[in-house]
Amino acid sequence: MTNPAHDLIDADVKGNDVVLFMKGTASMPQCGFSSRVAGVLTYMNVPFKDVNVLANDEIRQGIKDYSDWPTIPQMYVKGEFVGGCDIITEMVLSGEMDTLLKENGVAFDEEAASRVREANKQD
Ligand SMILES: N[C@@H](CCC(=O)N[C@@H](CS)C(=O)NCC(=O)O)C(=O)O
Repeated sequence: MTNPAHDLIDADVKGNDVVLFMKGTASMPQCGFSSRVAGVLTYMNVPFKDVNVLANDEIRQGIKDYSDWPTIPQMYVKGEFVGGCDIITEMVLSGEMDTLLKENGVAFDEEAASRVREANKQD
């Protein structure tokens, strides 16, 4: 049986290096978690496709089934699920996100990523 939502999600995930399924858009997020992730990726100059799940209930449910992850936002890099807001925040602050992006050939602003880490240092 075909599943149009699954096919649309699959095309976005496989057709873009970085995809963020979020509530709202990168320029107008409609949830704090989505806003946080879109904001840090934008600040780091990571090119990504934003998919607004609030525009389509089937995508909103479909992305949870696709990843087997219950919440939004959800980030994918080169077809692989990376995580939601908590995981992405942790990866940015630890430098793991830099490594993942570099390993996957995704260009971004490394100095901006360092600034994020510097600004969030806790001693
Ligand atoms: N701890 C989560 C926070 C995200 C979250 O709790 N999202 C909720 C509220 S925006 C959600 O997607 N709920 C299901 C829904 O609204 O469809 C993360 O790390 O991403």
